[in-house]
Amino acid sequence: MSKTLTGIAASAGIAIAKAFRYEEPDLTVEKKTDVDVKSEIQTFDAALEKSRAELEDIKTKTMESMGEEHAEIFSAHLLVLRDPEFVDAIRQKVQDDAVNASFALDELTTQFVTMFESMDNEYMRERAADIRDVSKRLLSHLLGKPIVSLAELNEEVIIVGEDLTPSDTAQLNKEFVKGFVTNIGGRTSHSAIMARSLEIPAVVGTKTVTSDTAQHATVIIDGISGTVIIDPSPEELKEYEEKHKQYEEQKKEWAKLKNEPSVSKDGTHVELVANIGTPEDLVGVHDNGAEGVGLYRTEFLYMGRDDFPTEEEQYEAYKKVVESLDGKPVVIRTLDIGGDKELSYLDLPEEMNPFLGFRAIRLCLEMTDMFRTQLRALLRASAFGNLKIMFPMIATLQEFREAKALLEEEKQKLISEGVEVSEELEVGIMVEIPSTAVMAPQFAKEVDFFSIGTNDLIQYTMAADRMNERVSYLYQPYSPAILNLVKMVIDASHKEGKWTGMCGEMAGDEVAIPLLFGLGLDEFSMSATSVLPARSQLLQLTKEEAAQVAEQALTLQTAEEVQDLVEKKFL
Ligand SMILES: C=C(OP(=O)(O)O)C(=O)O
Ligand SMILES: [Mg+2]
Repeated sequence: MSKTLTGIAASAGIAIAKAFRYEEPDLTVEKKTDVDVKSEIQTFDAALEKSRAELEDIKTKTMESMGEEHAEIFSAHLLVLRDPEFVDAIRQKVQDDAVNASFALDELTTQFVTMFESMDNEYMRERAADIRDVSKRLLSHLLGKPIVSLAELNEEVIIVGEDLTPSDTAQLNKEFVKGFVTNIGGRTSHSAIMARSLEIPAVVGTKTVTSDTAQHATVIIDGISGTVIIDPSPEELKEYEEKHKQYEEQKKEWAKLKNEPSVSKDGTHVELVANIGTPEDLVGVHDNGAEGVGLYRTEFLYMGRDDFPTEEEQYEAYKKVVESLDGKPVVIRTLDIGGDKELSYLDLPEEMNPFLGFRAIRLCLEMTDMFRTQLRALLRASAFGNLKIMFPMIATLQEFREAKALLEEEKQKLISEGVEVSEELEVGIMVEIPSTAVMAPQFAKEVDFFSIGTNDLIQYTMAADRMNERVSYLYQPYSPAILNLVKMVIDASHKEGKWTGMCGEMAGDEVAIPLLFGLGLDEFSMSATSVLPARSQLLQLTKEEAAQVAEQALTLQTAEEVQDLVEKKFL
């Protein structure tokens, strides 16, 4: 019998494949004494060799599918495996205490990790994370419970897991991973956002998919409606194969608009641009005919590695993106780490409320060396095209002024060093904290542009964690509360002759688009795959009608009423 689950539609498309259950095996170790020392050491050496071969293979595959940047972490892991201080110490312990290799490994891992973590040396502290990872791999071989890395998958699957972290998602090879489905998460959790940039269907927040799905069971995921079917009947299979075909047809229709302008029926132009996480996403930007990049989330440049990227590495990445867009606008956001985005090498104390904590601009204004490095890289890259800089999570004018002052300082330094910097560099902010939306008239006098980050603006306005599927009913982009905040920001910017964009997921939502168009939003930045459907939708709208509906929506009482209104009028 088939089983149907409903989750949150996170990335559009239909996928049908075998389930691959992604879970960490139980690697609990038991102590054994009086073992045959020679055979334990042989077992250990075999595990070393297997781990080495495995890591070499993962590294090569990651390099091919995701680029050098993502593969670097595996080089660090290979170094640990080759480190005689670590591996000899394990052999020695087996020999001296006549204990099993897995126990010796476990004990020494704890010792090394504790030692490295307590060192007053950043580099050494970072090694602790590598040792932990490598030790897990070795242990998995010693215990005969291999860990499969997502980068190693080599047959078509749908990943079924509790959750995927952004760095898990960064390893996905879309040749084999046809989609994923998870127990937790929301439409704006970063794994969902990455699924959209990879263009693989995904459903998140199903609560129970891991317990409902056997390894290798056939699974259908419908990333348009959020439906998941496990062990489908032949009829269901047929139905979804048909839906898959229809979706592919629809995509072909949209593709015809790739080189068309983004205009409404009555000729009003808006900018339809894309959100990206890495320079690799540029392919999607061009394939989907985006008119620029409205949000480059630079934090992904800092992930999946074991140290901060250098100024030169960042400069190369930013320059590549700016040049590739060939004069079209590229809004690059400074580091927005924190919340669900962590850096293994940035050891920050645990917080009760990470989304309300020490993150993004707050962290950058304290760790100014790191921030200045990024600003310099951005300023240097600005000479190569139409780059705009955007600060995330701005809550007060003071923060904006401080960040802007640091930028100015670095700019003057570069100029005095004879380095070219764009004369027309615009500097704007994300509006994702309610206080900033309310203060938009004051901000508008000082910033060059706003970009509304509704993923966070909604979570902070409704006090509902964007990652938590139990409160996902409060993630209400169509709520009149949100629409009124959006209107305040747009009006404030226009009054000062500035522009407003939106880079939260709401900008690509078919119910929201007519409302935002009606409210006068200038730039819509979305997953690249949403650009063509949005362009097609815009062609059906007139400015006057959209403005009337938006005006009415602002006065309604609930998000449902707003949705009904838009659906009746436009969908
Ligand atoms: C675009 C946004 O930023 P992020 O999703 O990276 O937090 C947002 O908050 O809407
Ligand atoms: Mg945000």
